[in-house]
Amino acid sequence: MGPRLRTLVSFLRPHTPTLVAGLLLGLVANAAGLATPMVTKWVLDSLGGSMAWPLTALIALVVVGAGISLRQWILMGTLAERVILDARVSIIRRYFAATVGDLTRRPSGELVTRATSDTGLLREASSSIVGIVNSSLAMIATLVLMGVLDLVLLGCTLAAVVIVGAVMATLMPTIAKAQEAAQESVGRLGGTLDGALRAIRTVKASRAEARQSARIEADARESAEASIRAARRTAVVWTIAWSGIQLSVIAILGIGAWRAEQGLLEISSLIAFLLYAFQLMGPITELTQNVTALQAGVAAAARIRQIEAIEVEPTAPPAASAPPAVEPDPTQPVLALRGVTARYAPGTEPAVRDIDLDIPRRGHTAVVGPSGAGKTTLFSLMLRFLEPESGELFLDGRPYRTYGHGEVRARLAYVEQETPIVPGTIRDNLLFTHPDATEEELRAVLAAVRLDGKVDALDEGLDTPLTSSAVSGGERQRIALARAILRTPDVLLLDEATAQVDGLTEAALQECVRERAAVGAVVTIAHRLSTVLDADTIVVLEGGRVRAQGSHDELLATDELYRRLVEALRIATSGLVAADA
Ligand SMILES: Nc1ncnc2c1ncn2[C@@H]1O[C@H](COP(=O)(O)OP(=O)(O)OP(=O)(O)O)[C@@H](O)[C@H]1O
Repeated sequence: MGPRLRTLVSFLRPHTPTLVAGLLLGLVANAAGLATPMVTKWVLDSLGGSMAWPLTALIALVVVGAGISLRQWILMGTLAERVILDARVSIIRRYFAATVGDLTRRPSGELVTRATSDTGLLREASSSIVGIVNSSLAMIATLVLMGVLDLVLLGCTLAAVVIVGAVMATLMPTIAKAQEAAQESVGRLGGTLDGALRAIRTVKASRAEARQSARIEADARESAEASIRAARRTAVVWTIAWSGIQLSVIAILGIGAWRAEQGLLEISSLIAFLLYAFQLMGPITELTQNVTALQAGVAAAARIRQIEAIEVEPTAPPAASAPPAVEPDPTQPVLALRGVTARYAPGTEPAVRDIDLDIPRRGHTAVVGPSGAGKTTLFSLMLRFLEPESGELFLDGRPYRTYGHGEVRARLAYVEQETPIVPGTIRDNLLFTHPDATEEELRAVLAAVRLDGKVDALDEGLDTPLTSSAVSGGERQRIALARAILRTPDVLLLDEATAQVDGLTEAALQECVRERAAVGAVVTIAHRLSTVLDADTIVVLEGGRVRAQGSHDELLATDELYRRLVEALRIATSGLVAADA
């Protein structure tokens, strides 16, 4: 068994009992079908005598056969949906268990296609193995019974079967390849379309609608071309199969009639033989369909399994190494980095090098530095989106590695620069980190970010549905901040938006940060002069290293890069003031 087929089988293995039941029911249904021509011959041979028994047997066969087929059909249909469900659930879980780095490396649209469209291809494939076994056995049994009736006529039939088989064996793999290519194009289409729709404003502002559309249409066209290739070849296979069998039926009729005339064959046997010849179409059709479905399913299963190569975060901390919980020393920094070096991929330059940094339990630490200095990387390390290559991070003096990822994150709150709105209402967004927060807590944080008046003015209040386009950039930042400060985190990590914000938002953010810094730790990636001026300590990063650290006045006096960064912020701020005036 090839490794790709083994992959498909691995999806089916948990359903072995159902597969076996389906196989057995299929065999019984086939046996009923196979017996029908023989019983028909019995009816014909009884002409002139009592036909009650043979006719009863014939009707019973049809009814029982139909009942069993129905049961098998439902069983296999249910199995297919369960296989798809299992695959989807495993993909969805894998996505959310994955490391941020490995997940964000892949286009999200393509990841979505894996869960939606590729899994759908398992539908027919899941019952195809049963179908192939059933139809092969039915075909062999039909041929054997034909042989029992007349060997010469069997010869004609076999010749037709061999020709049909040869055509199928040649064309089937090319059909599978074309289907696989079609599915891959759909995956690419998903990836590009998703990216383009996210950037729709830039697309339109760049007047790139036609170019983007053409690029994505190319994937759609490629998929269509591959599918058409598959459809054409499938049509050829079917036509040859049908014509082959029909021609052989005509040959059987001619040769059979001649043999009957010679007295070498009974008329009733000829009729039974012809019935088998027509019936042979059933297993051949089934075999063709199932082989095609199996090929599509094998390719889809392989693509789905690629998802399992996505690296997942460990779910539990190494229990043995976790020291017992002790009250943290209030004089000790809440977070500390010691000699931390990290890179995004082996062989690339480290994004941060040899970082030593303490984040005190209270107060505001601002991180500044030119673009690419490693500010975001520093946050990724603190949030454990990225693991250090050397050096270590400490939380309450205990190494990060002795905590679970969830344990570390439970102590931190994070406001992304792009402050995403999750699907749902304002309430859903506020409750996202702490689903059990009370109405009072929600009102308190809304007041803290000065959104209470705005929410009160809405007809549906907190239950107003939010789409990312219905909220302004400033409001979005305030919602994200409200979400982050809902349950007083030990450390608030705030990646300030680079875009200038309105005065109200700026004042609300600043006041919140001040209040938080009085009781806990706040670390900001500062993009505003007011934030830097407000900070207790400022860390200047350059080229992945801590270049300087101190208060605003100290750094102004000692660090040239800091002076230049502050000057740039001052110009940006005065630009805003001028624009406001
Ligand atoms: N996902 C990633 N994969 C590979 N390299 C990355 C990734 N993210 C950042 N880098 C690299 O790591 C270095 C530090 O980047 P980082 O994003 O931390 O800088 P930054 O100071 O936050 O910059 P900015 O102010 O522009 O956001 C840069 O050289 C960057 O190219």
